[in-house]
Amino acid sequence: MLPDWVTQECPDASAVHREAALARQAQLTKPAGALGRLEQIAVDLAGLQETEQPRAAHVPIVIFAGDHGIVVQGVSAYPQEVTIAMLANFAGGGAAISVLARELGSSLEVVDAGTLAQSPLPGIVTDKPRCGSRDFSVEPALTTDELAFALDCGKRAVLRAEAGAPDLLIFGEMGIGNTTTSAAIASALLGVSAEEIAGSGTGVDAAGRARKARLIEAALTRHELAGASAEKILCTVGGLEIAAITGAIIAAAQRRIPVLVDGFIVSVAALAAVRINPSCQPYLLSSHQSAEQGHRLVLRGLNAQPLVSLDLRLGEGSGAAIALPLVRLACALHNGMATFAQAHVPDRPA
Ligand SMILES: Cc1cc2ncn([C@H]3O[C@H](COP(=O)(O)O)[C@@H](O)[C@H]3O)c2cc1C
Ligand SMILES: O=C(O)c1cccnc1
Repeated sequence: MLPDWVTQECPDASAVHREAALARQAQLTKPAGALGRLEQIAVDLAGLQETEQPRAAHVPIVIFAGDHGIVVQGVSAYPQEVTIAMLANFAGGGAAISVLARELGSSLEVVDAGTLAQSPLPGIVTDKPRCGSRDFSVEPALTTDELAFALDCGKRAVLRAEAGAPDLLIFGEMGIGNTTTSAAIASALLGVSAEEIAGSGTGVDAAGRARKARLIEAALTRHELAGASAEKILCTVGGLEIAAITGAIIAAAQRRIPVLVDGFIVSVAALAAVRINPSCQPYLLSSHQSAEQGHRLVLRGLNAQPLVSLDLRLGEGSGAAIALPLVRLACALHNGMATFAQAHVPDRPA
């Protein structure tokens, strides 16, 4: 059973603040609509944050890590040990996301939501029901209790972050093998063949990618996942860090905190979140389109238009971090530009 809280409604955006933001955009000294999607972002944030001054200043980053039983089938270009080694790299400040977090002035919390580490790692929050998921090509990856634990783990991280009054949240992931897990979840949720979704992840070749797709197809058939619920799909072919992100997204939206969504893996967690609780969808802002093959279809399933497309294929929340300055600039323009009246610039005749 899913924890009760996950299906509780997220609050609607404030129509009053949205309308006020739209009206302000119409008065700023630029041709109407000339700032394109940046205008939309500011208006959406004003409604979601219930404010006249949308903000993206304070944006904590939380990375969830997990290991995946499916890696024994040879689905990643890198060894499984990388997952735990990268946790030390995050904590030590040497990972891509560590650099980005410093540049952005964001805090970086790393949560071991289910790696193979047998004891707590320094500088890492340990919050896991087991070490790694099971190999979904032979058995369900998680039990319903383990899934519930992981969803709660995501909520606990949001509660910690909420104490600092964040404007937005960024979630990232680390877990060797998790592009296979994510492709399996996406394929089942979207009803699209694994051949269309499975990508090369950390860099497997064409034969490796075809092998990933075959493994996924076989597992979806074996576990009878066609048309199954998001809960069953997450249990059967899911992963602990992915489920934690699903829980974190729902918990953030329930607290009126918008989420800047990273690449393929976080988008798949977001798709599961929307299937479990559709009212969280307005809180999702898609940052980038990953080079991972299936991301385009997942974005379409989310009805999301990413801000940038830079051929990134890293994960860790890096794409969301890289797009954050655009969101900040959208807010700065909305809040700081003069109106036609203030600047004595003639507006377009009515
Ligand atoms: C050194 C290193 C750092 C990473 N940081 C994120 N990922 C990314 O790659 C992994 C998914 O790809 P696959 O499914 O092919 O294993 C995840 O850990 C993801 O976060 C990394 C991968 C590596 C090797
Ligand atoms: O887009 C992503 O999230 C991604 C792609 C490849 C490898 N790791 C993460």
